[in-house]
Amino acid sequence: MTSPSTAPTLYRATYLHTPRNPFTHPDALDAQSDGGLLVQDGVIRAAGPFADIRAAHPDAPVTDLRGGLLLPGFIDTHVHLPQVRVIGGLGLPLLDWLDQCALPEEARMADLAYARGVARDFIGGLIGAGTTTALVFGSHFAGAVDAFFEEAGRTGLRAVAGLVVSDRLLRDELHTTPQRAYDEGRALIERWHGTGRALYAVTPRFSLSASEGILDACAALMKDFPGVRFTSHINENTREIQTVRDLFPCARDYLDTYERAGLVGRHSVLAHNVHPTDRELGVMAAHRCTAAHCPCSNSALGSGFFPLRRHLDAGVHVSLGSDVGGGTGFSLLKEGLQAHFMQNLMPGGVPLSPSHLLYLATLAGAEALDLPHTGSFEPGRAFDAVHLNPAPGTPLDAVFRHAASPERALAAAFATGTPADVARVWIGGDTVLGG
Ligand SMILES: O=c1[nH]c(=O)c2nc[nH]c2[nH]1
Ligand SMILES: [Zn+2]
Repeated sequence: MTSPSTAPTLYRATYLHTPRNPFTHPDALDAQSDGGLLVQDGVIRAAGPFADIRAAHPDAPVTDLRGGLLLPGFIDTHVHLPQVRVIGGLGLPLLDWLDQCALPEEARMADLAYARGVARDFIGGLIGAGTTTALVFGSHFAGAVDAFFEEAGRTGLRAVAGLVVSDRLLRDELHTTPQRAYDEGRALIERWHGTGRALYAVTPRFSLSASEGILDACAALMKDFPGVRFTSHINENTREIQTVRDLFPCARDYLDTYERAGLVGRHSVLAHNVHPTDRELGVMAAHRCTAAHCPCSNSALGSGFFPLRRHLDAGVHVSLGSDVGGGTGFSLLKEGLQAHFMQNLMPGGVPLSPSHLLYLATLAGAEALDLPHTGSFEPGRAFDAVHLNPAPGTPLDAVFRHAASPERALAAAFATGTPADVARVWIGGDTVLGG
């Protein structure tokens, strides 16, 4: 039985989206200075100049959003649930930061009441930044992952998340066994994968903390539950890479530790990849897996400059992640700006236009997660959107009011926009913030 249709709403706004990939298509940006989006039952039914949509739907009630910018909801493809309360541990390289900042906090997630509070802080941070879909590194504790999925379901967030599994070199209380990793993963998948907007991601923390047995347990889950996603870390920090080399003497490189277990595929998202070999890039492209680029984290932890040009030349798909709490906050506007800065500063960097940044923060994530109903304002997609409407008197408001074009306003949003400028957020047509 299908549920009865609700009345359509016509949103009138300056809107921008990238229905195509600007790295491969010259005219990827669609910008409407006076645009209309007709939304019914949470789905975009028509999009284009307001006058055209209005003429075709003269009776639809209009929600007037003029004065700001309407963008597709942001898609964060790498962010850690248990790290929201430790954002800002600046000045340490990865392995020291894990020991001193991240892992002590992650151990606190054993306490379910604590974990529930963290899930609320975390999801509030995501939605408050205009993020409508996130690939989330969950917790090492299954109860905390349950609490997260419950909270995500309550708020409406599109969450792809999983139990983080490790069996060495972290802290004892964060370690599991291959059998327990499989059993707890299976129970979580059966409970959450495909429930409402939730999807499951099999999530070994990184090869440094995973034996071959744990990676095999992850592969067994991927095989037994086709359609679940896979995520982990790769090639973030030179000391980490050397340690992985020592731990897996038979592996050709870091990627090979996942590849040998059968974990590299279309539904794999590997965070960072700051120091890849050409072989790794070739294999990632051949398997159509994604590198989640996390520029604020790479800067804060001193991990290095992401070789975007080499990824693009090799044909590797790239998306964007905040990597909270190694990263410095939830805003993908800030991540876009930092990506732009880093490509500007590095030899052979890729000049990133506002449409590249918008694509990386939206459609690229939808492609990475294989969620074709999200990521742009094309008719048929869900109405996941963020309305940026800066307070009067702020510099961003001044730019918006005087911008020569929507594209210039978009550039300013990346340059200076923050969660304070997020006025309203919709997921599947439901208002989840503001309104
Ligand atoms: O940036 C990172 N954050 C983490 O929590 C982590 N764990 C392994 N590797 C990691 N990298
Ligand atoms: Zn991470």
